[in-house]
Amino acid sequence: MKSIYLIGFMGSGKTTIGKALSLSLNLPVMDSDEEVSRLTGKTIVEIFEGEGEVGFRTLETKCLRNLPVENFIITTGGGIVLKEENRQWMRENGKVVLLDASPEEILKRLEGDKTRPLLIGEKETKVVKILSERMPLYLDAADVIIDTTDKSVETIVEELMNRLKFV
Ligand SMILES: Nc1ncnc2c1ncn2[C@@H]1O[C@H](COP(=O)(O)OP(=O)(O)OP(=O)(O)O)[C@@H](O)[C@H]1O
Ligand SMILES: O=C(O)C1=C[C@@H](O)[C@@H](O)[C@H](O)C1
Ligand SMILES: [Mg+2]
Repeated sequence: MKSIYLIGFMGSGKTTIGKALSLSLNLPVMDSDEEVSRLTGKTIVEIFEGEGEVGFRTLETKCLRNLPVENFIITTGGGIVLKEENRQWMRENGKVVLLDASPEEILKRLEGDKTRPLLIGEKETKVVKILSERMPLYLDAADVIIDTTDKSVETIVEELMNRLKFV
């Protein structure tokens, strides 16, 4: 079976849903952000501080290409879709699931979070702006779209498993 790639904005629940889906489908899960950290021995924040977003994106693409394309759940960083080559890689090698959420829900979920460098400062404005800029890219990559707003992890996983039968 082709790997399942979970994509979506920061806080859309990729890591959370990936872990739950992994238990339900009995498939292992790997996370592109964790792979970048493992490869470099640095946190995402440290990489952004040291090498900037450009440096991080180069590492992210390298890691994506090294993640298994079969029988895995791959959870991705929120900006993985920024590069056309990443979107193409996921479309060609797997089933791509977009976890969608309203800006209000994302802000609620990321309240107090300091681990997402792109959201430091005017969080509210940034979420709305970056989300609207990225939406066409998320849609371009996705085979399945799940709205996660006001839904429990269990409900999302159930919906996801049903929808995956048809792609
Ligand atoms: N369906 C949900 N309902 C309520 N809270 C949720 C839901 N899904 C995730 N969360 C919470 O939202 C926060 C962000 O979730 P998570 O880390 O899974 O997002 P992510 O998409 O992996 O973000 P990133 O792109 O930054 O890695 C966590 O605190 C998580 O517990
Ligand atoms: O949306 C983004 O651009 C990011 C999301 C996170 O998962 C990390 O990959 C990093 O903080 C950048
Ligand atoms: Mg994550």
